[in-house]
Amino acid sequence: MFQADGAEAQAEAAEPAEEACPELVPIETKRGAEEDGEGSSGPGAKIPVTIITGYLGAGKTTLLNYILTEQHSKRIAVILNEFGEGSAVEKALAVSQDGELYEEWLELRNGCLCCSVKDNGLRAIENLMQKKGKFDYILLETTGLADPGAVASMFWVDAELGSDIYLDGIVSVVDSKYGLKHLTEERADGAVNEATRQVALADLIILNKTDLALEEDLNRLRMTIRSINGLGRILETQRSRVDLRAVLDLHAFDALSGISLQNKMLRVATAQPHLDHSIVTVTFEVPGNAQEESLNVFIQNLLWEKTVRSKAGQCMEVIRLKGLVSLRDKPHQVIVQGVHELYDLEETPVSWASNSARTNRLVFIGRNLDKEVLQQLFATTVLEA
Ligand SMILES: Nc1nc2c(ncn2[C@@H]2O[C@H](COP(=O)(O)OP(=O)(O)OP(=O)(O)O)[C@@H](O)[C@H]2O)c(=O)[nH]1
Repeated sequence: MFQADGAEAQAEAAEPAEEACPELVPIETKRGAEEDGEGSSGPGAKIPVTIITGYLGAGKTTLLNYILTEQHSKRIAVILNEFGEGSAVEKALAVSQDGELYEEWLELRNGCLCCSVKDNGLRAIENLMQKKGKFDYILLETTGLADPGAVASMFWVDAELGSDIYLDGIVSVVDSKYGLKHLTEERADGAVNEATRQVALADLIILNKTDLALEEDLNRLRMTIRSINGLGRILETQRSRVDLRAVLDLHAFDALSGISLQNKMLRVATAQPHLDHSIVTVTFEVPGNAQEESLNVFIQNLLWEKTVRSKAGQCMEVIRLKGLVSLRDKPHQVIVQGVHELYDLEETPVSWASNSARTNRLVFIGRNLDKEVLQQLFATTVLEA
């Protein structure tokens, strides 16, 4: 896992010195933990965290309630992050297998996960973890105005540090009636609006309230969502009723997802922006072997230094990055994952069929992305001669 120095310093600064990374023990690699029997089952099993995001009123709570009351074999704990007036608490509900509901209030310093993510987020989860054994899945609902990238980064880093939890996926609920309005709203400061960020980062997009939208509006919304995020799965629902297998256990951030990523990436196309400076998906493929050090520099220039510019001279801004690459000395495909300033390279279980099959396919979701520039830069600076 790689993060910019600044980000690390910021994260450390957010935590009081004596509480830095409480109860977390560094491990060498995730693979090591799996070999130690801390895989998907057993007493040492890590608990998945699914982030549920979506704009105000899209149907997040409806989705949570649906998941909690549906038949499944999981004991799910929920963390709700309320931004409400004077709310300085975070409410955690846990539902046992037989549907019995109990409630616990976790006191947080300011009740807002988004403001001081590092601190409060981990504290809440750690409190929950003391109940380990009582639940085996965590759903975290962000507020409608949250940037899920910040929340996701926190859990992603935490998993790497040997925590008992791992980030499983990001689910974004979109309102079919007002979604297009939310996605196309321009912010006065020129920043990417929250609704778009939530869609850009999602592994699963739930297009909810389809009963309220006209077919032609729905079509435009589908196309806009697809152009923003060409990778995420889109499901259409009413009252957030979805097949739970599509929501839980996505493993979107681990090497296992590399197995399904290849097929998914074949279907991704580079999109035309629906607005100037809007978020789009861009993808390219370049055959050959990549050099690991050069690949790191390429990604860091994009995510950390932000020095890569489009032909029009605009700074490219990447929100999400996924790819499968061929590194010279690695027999298996390597998955590249990036969220904001964090990224990771990890070998998947999938080996290359032959030397001639070795290739690099990358998908970027972000703003001002210029496919030709990215592809050219990759081919000339990352590939071995
Ligand atoms: N007609 C219709 N109403 C829905 C549907 N899904 C949810 N609702 C209603 O829409 C309203 C908002 O749903 P919530 O689940 O509270 O939305 P939310 O995203 O949690 O809202 P915030 O927490 O305020 O951001 C509620 O009154 C729901 O009953 C749907 O598919 N169709």
